[in-house]
Amino acid sequence: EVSITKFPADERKIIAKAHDKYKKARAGIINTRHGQIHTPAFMPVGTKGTVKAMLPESVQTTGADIILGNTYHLMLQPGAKRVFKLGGLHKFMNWSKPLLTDSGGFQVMSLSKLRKITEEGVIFNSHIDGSKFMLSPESSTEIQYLLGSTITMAFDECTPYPSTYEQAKSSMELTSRWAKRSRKAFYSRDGYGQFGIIQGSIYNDLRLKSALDLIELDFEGYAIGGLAVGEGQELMFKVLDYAPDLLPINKPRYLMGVGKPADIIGAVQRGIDMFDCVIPTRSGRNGQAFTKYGVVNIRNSKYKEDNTPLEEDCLCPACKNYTKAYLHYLVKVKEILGAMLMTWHNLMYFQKLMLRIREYIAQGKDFDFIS
Ligand SMILES: CO[C@@H]1O[C@H](CNc2nc3cc4c(=O)[nH]c(N)nc4cc3[nH]2)[C@@H](O)[C@H]1O
Ligand SMILES: [Zn+2]
Repeated sequence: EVSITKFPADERKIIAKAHDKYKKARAGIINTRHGQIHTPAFMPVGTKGTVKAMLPESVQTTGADIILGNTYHLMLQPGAKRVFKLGGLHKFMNWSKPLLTDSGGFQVMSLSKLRKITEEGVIFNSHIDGSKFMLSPESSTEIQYLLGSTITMAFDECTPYPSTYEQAKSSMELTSRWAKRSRKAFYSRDGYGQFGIIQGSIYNDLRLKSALDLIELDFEGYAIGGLAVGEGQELMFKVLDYAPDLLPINKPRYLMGVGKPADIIGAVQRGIDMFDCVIPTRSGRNGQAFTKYGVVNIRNSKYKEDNTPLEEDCLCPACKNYTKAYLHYLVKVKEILGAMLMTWHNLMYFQKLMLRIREYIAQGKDFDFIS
C-alpha cells in the first residue's frame, strides 16, 4: 500500500500536460497483506475461483503475483457466506498470494438477462437458475470482504460503448455516487486495498470529473473502466493518452480487461501498472498460442507432423516436453491436457512479456518491441 499525495485541483490539470508523450511508463512494487506485486503486472483471470485448466501452483510457476476473481460468479455459486465459512477464497482455492476481485457490475451487464438498474443497485436474475439477486455498492463490498480479497473493486457501472455524452455523463455520475457508498462500506485493514474505477467513456471532461470525484475518496488505487468494450485500440489509446495522468501519480493504475500484448505495451507507455485479460487462458483453450513468432493456431493442419516445440527457449512444460504435433492432436481431439498445456504456455508468455517490460523500464530503455 502506498500513500497518496493529494494534488490540488489546479495542479492536477497541469499533470495532464506536464508529461511528454510515452515517457510515463513506470515500474514498481505494490506491497499487500498477501505479498508483493511487481508492476507493470498481468493478472491471470480466475473468474470462478480457479484459473481454468491450471493448478494454482502452476500459475505461480509462470511468475504471476496476483490473480483475479469475480464477485458475480462466486456470489451465485458457491456463495460468499459459504466461502467465508470455509476460510475465505485464498484457502478455498489454495492461492496464498494477492487476489483482486471485480465488483460484479460489469459481469451482471454482460451475463444476466433480466436486470434493472436503480439508484440502490442492480437487480438481476441469475444466469444459472433465474433466481433474483441484487448487487449494490454495499453488498458487493461485503461480498468481496467475505471472499477475503486483497484488492476490492468499487461497485461501478461500466458505461457501454458507444454512448452519447449525456448517457456517459449520467452513467459516470451514478458511478461516482456508488463509489462513495463503496468506500464507506469498505472495511479498511492493513495490507488490503480498495480501488475506485473511473468512467466517462471517451469524453475527457467526464473522465476528469470522474477522477476528481474518486480522488476525494482516497482509494488505495484506481482503475480505468469503460474500456476494452468494443471501442477498438485506437480510441482506447486516445483515452489513455490523458486519463492515467488525471490519477494520483504514486498510486497503482489498473486498466480493466486489457489485453493483447500490443495493447499492454501501449498502455504501459501511457502510465498503466496493472492488467487482466481472458485472452491467454480463453484463446489457449481454443488452440491459439502466443509466441515470439506471432500467434500460432495449433489446429492448423500444417502442425500435424511438426516435431518442434512452440518456442525452443520457453521453459513451460508444453515447450520443454512436447511438440506442436502433439499439441495439435490434443486440441483437435479436445483432450483436457491440450487445454492445460496451451494455457500454461500462454500464461508463461504473458508473464515473460511483463518481466521484459519491467526490466526495460528499470534500465530506462524504451520498449517498443512488439512481442
Ligand atoms: C475484450 O474482451 C472482452 O471484454 C472483456 C474485457 N474488457 C473489459 N472491460 C471492462 C470494464 C470494466 C469496468 O468498467 N468496470 C468493472 N467493474 N469491470 C470491468 C471489466 C472489464 N473487462 C472480456 O471479458 C472479454 O469478454
Ligand atoms: Zn512454452
